[in-house]
Amino acid sequence: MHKIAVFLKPYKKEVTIGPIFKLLEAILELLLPTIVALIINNGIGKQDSAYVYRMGSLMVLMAILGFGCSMVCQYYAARASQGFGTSLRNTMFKHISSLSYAELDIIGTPSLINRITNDVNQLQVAVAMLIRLVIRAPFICIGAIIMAMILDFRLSLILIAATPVFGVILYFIITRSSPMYRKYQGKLDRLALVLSENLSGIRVIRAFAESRREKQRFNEASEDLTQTAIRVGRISAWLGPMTTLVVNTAIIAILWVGGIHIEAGGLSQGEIIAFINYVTQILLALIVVSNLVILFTKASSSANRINEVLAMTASVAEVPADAPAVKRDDAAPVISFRNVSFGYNTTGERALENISVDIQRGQTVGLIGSTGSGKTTFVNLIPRFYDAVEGEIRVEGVNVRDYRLEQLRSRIGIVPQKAVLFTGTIADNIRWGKASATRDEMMSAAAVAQAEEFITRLPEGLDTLVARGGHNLSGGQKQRLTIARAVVGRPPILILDDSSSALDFATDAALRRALNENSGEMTVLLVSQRVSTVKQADQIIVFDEGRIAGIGSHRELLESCGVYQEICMSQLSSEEAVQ
Ligand SMILES: Nc1ncnc2c1ncn2[C@@H]1O[C@H](COP(=O)(O)OP(=O)(O)OP(=O)(O)O)[C@@H](O)[C@H]1O
Repeated sequence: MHKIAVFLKPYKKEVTIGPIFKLLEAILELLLPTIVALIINNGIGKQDSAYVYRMGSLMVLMAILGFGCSMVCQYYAARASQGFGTSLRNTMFKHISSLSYAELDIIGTPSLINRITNDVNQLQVAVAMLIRLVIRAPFICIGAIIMAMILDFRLSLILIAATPVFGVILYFIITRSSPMYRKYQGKLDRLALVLSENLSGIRVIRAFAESRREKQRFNEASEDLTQTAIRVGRISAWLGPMTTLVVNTAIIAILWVGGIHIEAGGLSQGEIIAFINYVTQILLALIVVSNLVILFTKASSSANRINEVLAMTASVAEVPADAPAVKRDDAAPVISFRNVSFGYNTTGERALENISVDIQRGQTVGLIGSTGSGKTTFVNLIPRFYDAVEGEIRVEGVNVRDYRLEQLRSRIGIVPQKAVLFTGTIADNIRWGKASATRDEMMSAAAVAQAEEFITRLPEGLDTLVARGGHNLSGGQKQRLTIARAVVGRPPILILDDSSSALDFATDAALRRALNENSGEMTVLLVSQRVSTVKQADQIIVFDEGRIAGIGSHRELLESCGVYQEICMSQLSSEEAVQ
């Protein structure tokens, strides 16, 4: 919790002034039963109506003052809690953006969304309650006990005796509900995961007529969450009735003993009514305390989940700001892997094992291999989306770990397997690759990516709006735009990770021809499962179960590499293979 408390630092004024006004309100509230006692004893008892009016007016004034104090506190509580929530959310967002893929893989997107929304909201409410009620409720309890002691010490012993009973109930409920809240939040994450998979994959689900199964999966996750909520609710629900039971038992005892006192002449009627009022105040305050306990138990579990995110450090570390500028070596291979091995944290298995390869400037290199053989993992290590576990990777002669991340990534244009577009116009999307790109530059990038024709056919051309997730474009059109986006900045290294899978063979061939003609000094890495895509490359790297099974031209590999021969045989006729 204390790490998160720093976000309250800018709101010291609000956190101090708010409770002070709430205390003023509480003091006024505590005086009311005594005034009522005075009215009963001196006003009603002695038939002095002037006294009743005077004291009644005083009570109204005190109520108005109390209301004013409460409003001031409410204002400060809202300012502090909203400000706290906003800066916590912003910090989390900035921190999450700085994390590497490895950390994001561990927590997962649905859980991160829950933590940045639900959990922060939970803490926001806790901060507001902290200011409004955390001091007030115990103050009212203790204050009411003291006032009751002043009225009649012996009667107040009944109240003091009830305190440890309440303490035991509180302890029992906190220790049992706290671990359940953590479970509850885990299940909320699970529900969010199922929901996000369903919403993003809704077309696939319908296409496979799997709606019923998915509904069942959602219902199961929802039912699981409900059961946990009911279990935790069942425990917390004891708190209110048990508190009421303890306090009401105390009231009965007070009436019993108080009655004997009145008969004996030791206590006036006004005093016994004031006493009961104080006990009622204690009861209400204790119910507030019980609710606060539940709220803070939830908030502490949310705080742990937020701290978990904030405590994560990016495994792909940025170089220190004062590190010397890197000196690229034009004569060195543009990409060089030396004995590189890598495994994903989540699986513990090696996805790449002892990879060594040099790629020369201006080359077009094909990367081929069966699914899961490590091609994407290989290209993801070049812009440092992940860091190699062993070995060294150099880009233009410099170890990738010595570059500033932004500088390294500005040398590389990458087209990921899954075409991701953002809401905005087509031009906005292409400009992600070069913010200052002119319309001509965008159109020539589109021409290379074979997107020019479909863009010019659109009524608004480059200014056509791309719907959320690019839903108003076909799979092939989306892929072509992501290629144009990567090409527009003319990066020295261009990586196309299976980026032509949604293109027909003719467009795929035209794309490769255009890349060839326009690439100049650009080094192009073509990841594909299609032999026809990589066949003409200067060099082909064949992956097999995380290892390199062969490197060479199509002809060389056909003669020397068994894995490549197998891939060719499965895709090409024997004539095509030797062409
Ligand atoms: N984020 C990840 N977390 C854990 N394991 C992963 C992750 N991404 C890939 N893997 C695993 O690493 C291995 C290599 O995967 P990779 O994506 O590099 O294969 P690929 O050759 O590109 O396959 P494809 O052609 O199907 O894209 C596979 O066993 C895969 O299951």
